[in-house]
Amino acid sequence: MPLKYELIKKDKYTNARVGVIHTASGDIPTPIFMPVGTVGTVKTMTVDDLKEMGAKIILGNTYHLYLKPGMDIMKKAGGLHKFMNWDRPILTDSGGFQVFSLADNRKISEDGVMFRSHIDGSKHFFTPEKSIEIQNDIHSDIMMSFDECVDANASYDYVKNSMERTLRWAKRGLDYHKANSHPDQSLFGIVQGGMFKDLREISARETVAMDFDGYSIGGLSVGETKEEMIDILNFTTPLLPEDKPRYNMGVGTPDYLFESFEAGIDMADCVLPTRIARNGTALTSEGRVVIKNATYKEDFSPLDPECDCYTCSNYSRAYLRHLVNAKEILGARLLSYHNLYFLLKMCENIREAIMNDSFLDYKKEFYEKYGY
Ligand SMILES: Nc1cc(N)c2c(=O)[nH][nH]c(=O)c2c1
Repeated sequence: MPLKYELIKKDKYTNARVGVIHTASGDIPTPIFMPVGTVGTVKTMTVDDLKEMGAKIILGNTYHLYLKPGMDIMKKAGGLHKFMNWDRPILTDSGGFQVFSLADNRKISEDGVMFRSHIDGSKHFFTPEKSIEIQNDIHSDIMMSFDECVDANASYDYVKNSMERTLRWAKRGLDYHKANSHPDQSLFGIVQGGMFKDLREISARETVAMDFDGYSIGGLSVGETKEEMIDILNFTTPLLPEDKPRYNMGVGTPDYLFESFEAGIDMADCVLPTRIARNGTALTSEGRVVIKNATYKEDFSPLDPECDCYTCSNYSRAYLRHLVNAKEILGARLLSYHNLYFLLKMCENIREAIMNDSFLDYKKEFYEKYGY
């Protein structure tokens, strides 16, 4: 059976809500942050690390997995769960986002997108059907429709034409999914429309009419201002059905997560926590800490005094600074673990706050301490 969304409780004062997404690979409490495991690994984390920190679902990138290790290996491994030894839910993107943002020599047509691999320049062609076929080979629990994500400054005419093509692609992908996917696999439609509310309304209405298992809001966190993101998010989210999961793509800073969940979003993902960790930056209850700063040279206190994660329970800021400055892999690993734990724990606290009708109180307390 495809996923089922169970609404547990709506916050009394906002559109935030607590729910559970029931999938064949396990249950996902929402609101939830989803760590990104681009090529079958959440960088530097073992699957035991991910379970220990409370990760309930991770992402795989279709474009990257298609190029490496490739679908021949993926199929022989029996899918990504077996390949990476992860027995919880996996969500995959459609590959469209990376094709448009990473590949070279892209040529878009009604049928799909021709592109050259960013790895070796080899030529490939993705269609809505091909995207679902690859996500099937990955054994994705939650798949995304093939879409075009336009940047925040695209013209009205370009966004309109792109959104209309994304709707046609969504129907093609849905038809292929119904005819070829395993019954346990679910497919989300993606709402586009750029910064234009009339186009967002058309995209949402037409996408919902196709009756997907869940709905993503695409085309945000692509260069628009925070005010624009929040405005489009708060306009679009209520257009989506209450009885299906809602996913805001590419969102990962604490404030963007709070704003997303306050709007009624259930799921979010971003490479941010592991990416900034590799550059020596930590998310803490007192705001960002750039650990390589000389400030921390003789600071033998925990990274985050309010965090009980493995990193904060066993190592000091001075030691983490030393590792990062010495370019030791352990530095990236310990900071990645903490950043992911921090966001997952924040989501757990948000779920608890919604259950107590104190979401806004928690948001205010978090923002004041974090320094927003
Ligand atoms: N910020 C975003 C991040 C993403 N991974 C995506 C995506 O995968 N598809 N479509 C999107 O619009 C999109 C936006």
